[in-house]
Amino acid sequence: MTTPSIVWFRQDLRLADQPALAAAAHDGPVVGVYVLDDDAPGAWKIGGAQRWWLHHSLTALAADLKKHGVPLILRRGDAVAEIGKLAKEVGAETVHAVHHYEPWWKVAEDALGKALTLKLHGGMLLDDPDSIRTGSGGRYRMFTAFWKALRERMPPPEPIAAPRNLSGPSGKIASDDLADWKLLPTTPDWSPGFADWKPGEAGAHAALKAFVPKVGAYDTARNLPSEEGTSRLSPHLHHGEVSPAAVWHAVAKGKGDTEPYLREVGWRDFTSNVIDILPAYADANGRNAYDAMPWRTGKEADADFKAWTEGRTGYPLVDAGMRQLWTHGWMHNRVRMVAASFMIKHLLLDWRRGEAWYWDCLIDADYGNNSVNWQWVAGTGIDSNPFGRIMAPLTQSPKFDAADYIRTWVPELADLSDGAIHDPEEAGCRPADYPEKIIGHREARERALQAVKKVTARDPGASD
Ligand SMILES: Cc1cc2nc3c(=O)[nH]c(=O)nc-3n(C[C@H](O)[C@H](O)[C@H](O)COP(=O)(O)OP(=O)(O)OC[C@H]3O[C@@H](n4cnc5c(N)ncnc54)[C@H](O)[C@@H]3O)c2cc1C
Repeated sequence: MTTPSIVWFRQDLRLADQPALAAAAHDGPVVGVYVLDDDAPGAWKIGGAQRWWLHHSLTALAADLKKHGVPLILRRGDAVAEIGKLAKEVGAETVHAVHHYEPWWKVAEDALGKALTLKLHGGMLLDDPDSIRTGSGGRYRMFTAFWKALRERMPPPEPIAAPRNLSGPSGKIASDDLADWKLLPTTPDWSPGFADWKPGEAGAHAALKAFVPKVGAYDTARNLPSEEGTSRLSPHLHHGEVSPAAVWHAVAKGKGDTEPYLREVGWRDFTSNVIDILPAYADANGRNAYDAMPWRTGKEADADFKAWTEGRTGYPLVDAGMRQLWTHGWMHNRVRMVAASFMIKHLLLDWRRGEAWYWDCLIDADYGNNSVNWQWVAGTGIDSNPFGRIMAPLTQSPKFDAADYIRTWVPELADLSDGAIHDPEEAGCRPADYPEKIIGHREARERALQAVKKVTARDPGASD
């Protein structure tokens, strides 16, 4: 009898265009495994909102695999040790997995490859970033040049359908019960606002299908938080419920200019490229000079941070974003930038504090995407927006027509006119239950520009 091979699922929770599953199915019977490893990632273990998503996504994947007689075995602990044990139990010698770029996964892949035959496959990105090289053979550090090189290698291969020849081994294999992992919040249950999301492969394809007719309008609509102009595919892409190649090919068939959207999907590849060359990017400034930045600390700073997390800064667009994040597990990209910039530059708080908060609250929290974008906004990154360019939330709000967005997420302001809602304090109609501005814009801007002088004293170009 053919021995089974193991498919190690991580952020690739799908059947279609899943090269590891396809290769294993070709070899014979398949055992799927997901290991919840909360130690290896250290501070970057899966956050609260994402645990909710993971519960539902694993439920969907297990049901889909079961239709083909393939079990999804759940284990908790050190991934390498658990997969080693499972291989012994089922007599498997080969493990198939999609290659991932998070530093803890690269360590685990190396260790597993020494213990068993580990066959790594692509499928998480459009292309392997290690193969995208500059003329002199180095790795790209700037998005624009990286994208140009990646774009020339596109389109990616056509996505492959779910394998038809899937089968599982006979006999029962021990597995944890998903409910015992307690991934869903109970006391309190803060997830009712997540009800619109449909985790799982079917949900991912439904979201993709709904977005394709809108892709031609994406370039303008993506900046308007009051509209549903973006694809909302980020949690599906992060969990690998749809492959980026499948997204590419579906979207490329849309009407109008599809390029701005494809370019955004290319950002995922770039952020994996960055964490591949700088694995500590979520914790360490991309520009060392920022180690000298005098971020605020202490009681007042902590109180300001808390007000920011709760959406009580007195800046309506920032508050709307932070409340959307808490309630819905997701925030519009334009508002993610404004809210992050506000925390870093207006409140002068270390970008890593905000990064950790987003990590816990986002259903799409992603090591590469989160760290690269936080460092981009902070100006501390290898490719980033200069620190001195300070976003003005009170200007961004009317510019991107955010009135209805604010009405949705900050009900205290729902009755204000379009003219007043972006800055009720200035318009003289701030409701009593809505906070005063935590700091004035000019004062905050001055403070931030003074603070960065400590950095530019060390490295004059650090804020350019
Ligand atoms: C401070 C900050 C933190 C962020 N943290 C995350 C995160 O943890 N996880 C995450 O997936 N995205 C993150 N983003 C990027 C971006 O905000 C989201 O990917 C996007 O809002 C998701 O919505 P969407 O699927 O509708 O995007 P769309 O506009 O429809 O874009 C399509 C896809 O392209 C990718 N993408 C788009 N913009 C970016 C970008 N700037 N960087 C990387 N990939 C991008 C995403 O996979 C997205 O699903 C962050 C942005 C900022 C400014």
